[in-house]
Amino acid sequence: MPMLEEPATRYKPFQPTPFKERTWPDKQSKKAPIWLSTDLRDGNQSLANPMTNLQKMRFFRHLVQIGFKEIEVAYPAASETDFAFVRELVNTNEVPDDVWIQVLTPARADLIERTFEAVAGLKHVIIHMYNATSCLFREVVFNNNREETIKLATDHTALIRRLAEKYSKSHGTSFRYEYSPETFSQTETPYAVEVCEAVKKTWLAGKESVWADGRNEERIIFNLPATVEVATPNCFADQVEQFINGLTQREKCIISLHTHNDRGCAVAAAELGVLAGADRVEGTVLGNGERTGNVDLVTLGLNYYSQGYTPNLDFSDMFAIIDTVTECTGLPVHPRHPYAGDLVFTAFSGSHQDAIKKGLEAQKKREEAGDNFWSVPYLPIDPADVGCTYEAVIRVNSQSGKGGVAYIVKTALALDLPRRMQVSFYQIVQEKSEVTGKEMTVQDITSAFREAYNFGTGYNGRIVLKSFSMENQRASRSSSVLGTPEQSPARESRSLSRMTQLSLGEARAEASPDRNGQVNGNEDLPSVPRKITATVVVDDKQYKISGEGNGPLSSFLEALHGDLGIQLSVREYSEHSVGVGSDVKAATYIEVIPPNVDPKDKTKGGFWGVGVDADITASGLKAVVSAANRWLGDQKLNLE
Ligand SMILES: CC(=O)SCCNC(=O)CCNC(=O)[C@H](O)C(C)(C)COP(=O)(O)OP(=O)(O)OC[C@H]1O[C@@H](n2cnc3c(N)ncnc32)[C@H](O)[C@@H]1OP(=O)(O)O
Ligand SMILES: CC(C)C(=O)C(=O)O
Ligand SMILES: [Mg+2]
Repeated sequence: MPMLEEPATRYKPFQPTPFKERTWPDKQSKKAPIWLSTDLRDGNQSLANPMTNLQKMRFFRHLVQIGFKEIEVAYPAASETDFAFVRELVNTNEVPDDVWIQVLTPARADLIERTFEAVAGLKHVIIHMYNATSCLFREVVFNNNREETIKLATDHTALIRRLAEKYSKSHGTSFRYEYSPETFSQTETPYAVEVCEAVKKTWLAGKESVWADGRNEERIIFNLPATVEVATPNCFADQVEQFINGLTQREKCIISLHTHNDRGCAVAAAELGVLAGADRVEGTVLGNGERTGNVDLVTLGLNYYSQGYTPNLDFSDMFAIIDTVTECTGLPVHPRHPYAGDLVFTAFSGSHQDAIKKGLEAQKKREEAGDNFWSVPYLPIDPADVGCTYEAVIRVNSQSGKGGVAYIVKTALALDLPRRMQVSFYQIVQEKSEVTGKEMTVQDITSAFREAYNFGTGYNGRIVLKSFSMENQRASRSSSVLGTPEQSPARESRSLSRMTQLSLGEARAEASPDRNGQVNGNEDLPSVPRKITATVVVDDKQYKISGEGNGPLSSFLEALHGDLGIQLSVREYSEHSVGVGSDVKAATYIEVIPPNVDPKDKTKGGFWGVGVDADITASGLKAVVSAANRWLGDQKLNLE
């Protein structure tokens, strides 16, 4: 059947009860509510294949590990399996002393009795009874009027009270009682109050303590379910506040919420319901449950966390939680699931990536200065807090930008590319990703980088630098940066396989800092005249070349020009250190231009290269070779 042109002929809008006294919109929730996990009951009853008791036990242990202190474990009267699971908890002593086991029963005497048999011997038990109270259920399901519905609830509450008194004496169990006016959000609120008042009166009229230690702890839990979510969350919050206002002896009641997600608003309804005065929330880990699910306690809990309030639940190992949930329920977790999905901390789009990259760098600096507050664009919490690495934060496809690509190069290769080189490499990545139309993995990007810049073992270009030696041309003179007297004529000979660390001053003699604190080339600075002699291989043939200049780079460029006819000059230079201590290396980035290119118009004609070496001179020369190879491409060289 197609969708109706006039849905009003089939569906009636929800009619909220007028409630002007509401105060919840002005409130803030600064403390997490009491949590109850109903994964093993409401979650389980909605599965095509309910969990085995082995799976239930695994899930139970994980719930305890996460920190739940109240866990609804079964509907014991439903089946032998459910009954046996509760008995297993008793017999194996699985339940920590501070955890309350909750079990659900309908308002039926035989099933209530069976429920008590199941929990006999546990230390702390919440008996949870429900009966639906809405007009639709009264008329269609139970054929009960209002009074009969109240009587159904109170008669069975009285039975539960009697059995609780009996079992607390005989088995040393402490009991609490939870009553759910099922379909609360579809029930006339004043009538829901009337039912609960009657239930409370019955429960509190009990003769003896239902606590094993004889304590007079009689707080009753009223659990208000949006059994089916039928209205906007503000309507639910109104109902909760109206219910609480109508209730007497508030101090003897715990108000609990149990929202379902039919309209996709279970989290919002629970949050607003807590603002409206509720103390407790029932739900499931990652939201499994009837139809569209119960409220997701991971989302709710981490919503508190992201505001700086402890959820009293530990979600730090989200991967383990996902494993338990998926393996026990057989249901997948959506990749966009808040806080838990595979993609929720991932940015593919360029502007998001750019902001995240800048944000993470700024965050690191703030943290180094002692400010730990998290403030990174697009990331509401630190992914590391829920056990995620930063690897998945930025992933690259055709929607991505230079910032994202540069982030991956930085995290995977420890290379912090200068801005204009980022733009240049981004074009290479963009072309590749448009050809495939698919995501570029970290491996794809690092391979593209290595190929483009002949970076790393096995990625040689047509020109390869084998070894070099430097010779100073003038008598003793101080290095302009370090101020160390140099011996003259000094000759250092280095093979590229094992180089000693040289002073930064050698390369910086040709360089000055740019606005990013990196060091840029400046051939005009006073420096020591140098002569370089280098062995290079070009197209598999070896050449010995030499040249003179103000420093190693200019000498080498001169040698390339004079001996090989490769005429290039440096337009931009920068460097940074990689690693720390004795493992520190220098990474050098150089942009070269051929003579026909305007050095001032930086939008055109440059070729970037990169070099990394423990020796800063060698890293600079490698960067020149890398850039020269990019310039060379597959042009023909006239060398005899
Ligand atoms: C919203 C919720 O999640 S409520 C919890 C729902 N969970 C479950 O139902 C899971 C476990 N349930 C079961 O295994 C079975 O339904 C049982 C064992 C409880 C009962 O099974 P059956 O006796 O075969 O009854 P059936 O499943 O058909 O239940 C419907 C009957 O229970 C009645 N009923 C429904 N809810 C309640 C209740 N809360 N209290 C008392 N009676 C109830 C219905 O009116 C109907 O009565 P009728 O047979 O006189 O018309
Ligand atoms: C038993 C009740 C609390 C329930 O699960 C619901 O109404 O959704
Ligand atoms: Mg439910």
